[in-house]
Amino acid sequence: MTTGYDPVSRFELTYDVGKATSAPIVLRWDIPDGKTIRKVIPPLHEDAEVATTIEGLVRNCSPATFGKAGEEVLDESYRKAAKLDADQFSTNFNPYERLFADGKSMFEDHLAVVAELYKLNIYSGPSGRLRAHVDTPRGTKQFGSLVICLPYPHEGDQLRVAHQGQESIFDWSNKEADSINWAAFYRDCEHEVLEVESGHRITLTYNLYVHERLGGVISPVCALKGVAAIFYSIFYQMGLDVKVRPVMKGLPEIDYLRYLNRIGPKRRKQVQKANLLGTELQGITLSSIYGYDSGDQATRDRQGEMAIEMAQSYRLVQ
Ligand SMILES: O=C(O)CCC(=O)C(=O)O
Ligand SMILES: [Fe+2]
Repeated sequence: MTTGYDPVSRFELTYDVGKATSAPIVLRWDIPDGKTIRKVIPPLHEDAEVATTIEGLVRNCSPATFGKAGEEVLDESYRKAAKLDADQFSTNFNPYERLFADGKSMFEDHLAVVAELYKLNIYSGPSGRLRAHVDTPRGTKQFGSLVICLPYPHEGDQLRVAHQGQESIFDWSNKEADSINWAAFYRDCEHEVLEVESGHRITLTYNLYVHERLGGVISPVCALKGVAAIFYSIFYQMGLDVKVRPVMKGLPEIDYLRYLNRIGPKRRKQVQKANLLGTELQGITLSSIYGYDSGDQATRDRQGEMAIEMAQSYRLVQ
C-alpha cells in the first residue's frame, strides 16, 4: 500500500478537482433498529457481497431534503437522493491527512481551514440528481464546500459547478471504482449533480470554514487584543458591522515589512495610506480578519489554494 498524491493544477476558477492515494476507507453507519453498525471498506467493487452491503446502506438512509426559504423541503423533482446526517455515520477518511503527511501548506499562515463533515449522500441510478442551487451558508466563516466521491461504480452523475459565467463539469463516472474524486468550491458557486444513470454515486460532503489558527502569527493590521478583541468578537457574532479606529504605531519593522511584501500592490497602497494610525473609522470585514472576500480574486485564489491543499484526495492502491 502506498500513499501520496498527484499535484493539482493551479486553482483558477472557484473549485478544483484531484485524485490521490490513500489507505482503505472504512465507513460505518447506524441502522434504524439502533443495534447494528455496518461497515464497508472500499474499493467498493461491484461484487455481490459489496453490492448487498451498499443496497443495505441505501435502505438505511433517508430521503434527502433541501433548504428552501429557511425550511427543509422534500421534492424528488429537485433532489432525488438518499442521505445520512453526520451523527448517523462515521468514517476514517480524513481530509487533513495529506497535510499532516507533508507538514506544510496552509498552516504557514495565520489562517486555517476547518472541514466539518456534513452528510453522506447517495444518488442512485436511474434518475438520482440534484438540481442547480447555491448552498445556504452556515455562518460567515463558511467559505465553501468539499465533496468527496467514494469509489463505487456508477455512470452519469456529473457535478456541474458555475461561477460568474464560467462553469466546469466534473465527471466521476467509473466502472473500476479504484479512486476517490473530489471537488472544492466557494459558497457562492452554483452547482448541480446531473442525472445518475446507473449504480450509486456515494459522496461525503464537508462544510469548509476559515479560522484563525491557534498560535498563528496574525497580520499587524488584523490585531485586536484585550477588551477590544472581546468587544469585537461579541459585535461580530451579533452580525454587526464593526468599525475600528486603528491607533497602533511603531509596529515591529520586520513583521510589518514582511506583511507589506506579502500583500498585493493595491492592498499595500491602502495599508500604507492608512498608516495604521487612524483618523477615520475603518470597517473590519471578513477579508481583513479571515482573508475571505468573494469579490477579491487574489484572496479567493489564496483561499482556494488552501482549500485545495486541504482537500487533496486519495486513490486506493491495491
Ligand atoms: O453530493 C454532491 O455532489 C453535492 C451535494 C450538494 O451540493 C449539497 O448537499 O448541497
Ligand atoms: Fe450543494
